[in-house]
Amino acid sequence: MPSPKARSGGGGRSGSVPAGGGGAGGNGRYEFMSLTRTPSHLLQRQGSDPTSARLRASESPCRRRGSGSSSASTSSAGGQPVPEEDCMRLNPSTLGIALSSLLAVDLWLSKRLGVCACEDASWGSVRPLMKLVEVSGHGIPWLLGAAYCLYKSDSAAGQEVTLNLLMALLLDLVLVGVVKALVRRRRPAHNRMDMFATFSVDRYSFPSGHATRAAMCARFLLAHLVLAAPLRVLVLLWAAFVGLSRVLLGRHNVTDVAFGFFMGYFQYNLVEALWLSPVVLQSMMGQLE
Ligand SMILES: CC(C)=CCC/C(C)=C/CC/C(C)=C/COP(=O)(O)O
Repeated sequence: MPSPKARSGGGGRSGSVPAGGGGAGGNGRYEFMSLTRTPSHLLQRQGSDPTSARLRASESPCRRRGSGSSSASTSSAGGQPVPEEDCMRLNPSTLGIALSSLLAVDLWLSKRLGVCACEDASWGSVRPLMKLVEVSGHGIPWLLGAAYCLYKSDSAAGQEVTLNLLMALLLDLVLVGVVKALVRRRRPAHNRMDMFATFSVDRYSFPSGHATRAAMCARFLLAHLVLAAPLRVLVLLWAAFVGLSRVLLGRHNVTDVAFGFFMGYFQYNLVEALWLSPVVLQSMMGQLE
């Protein structure tokens, strides 16, 4: 195949890449071809005039990539086969616009709701109360509380539940840490980083660890404690309030907390699946003695 470069007497270089597998042309030089435009000599070989060929070259990637595919089952207007699986794909720009819009609304709403982000903010006077709610959902009081209950528990059932709660809390810390390290979303700009006892990943905000813990622990308590109806409602209100306080304090965006609740809810399913039975616990105790 004659090189366009050779025919045009060695034209421009911009936007060109080596033609894959083409190797050297007849004159021993390598061919270069744009990834985004089909060279005119190739279009002419397809039996079209340059104008209609340019139009075909500017068709959607879905249509262009259909040519020559053995799995094609649909035909485009130009008679070229189109792979069906390509045409099922969502337009990435539509998804991108939807995500950017969601994030813009999230940032705007979170900033509006961050009314306790500092003492000078519009609800700054209730910041100490919100920080108390923050402590109630922190990992340390929960871990210490579960360990104390395990130590004090004198029934096998009590030990089983408290030990599994301890495992659940540790699992939550690990999973949240992994997601935070992967996503690396910065905390809102209006947040004051004055939380106590944090890990290095806690400089990231997605998902809210308080929200995952609140959702998971609420499900845990409702499933394993015999509570009167008002107390059950109180547990749910506490979990909701822990999540809300994260946004009011300016610690998180709304989506961090929403995803945190979602993740915590399903973390409990994982805890149930990994539940340590009395038999396992007895063998663990036996090994400790
Ligand atoms: C024994 C042990 C590993 C204790 C670690 C407890 C600890 C430092 C938990 C971190 C809790 C925390 C500050 C999470 C951040 O929550 P966000 O809601 O701000 O994501």
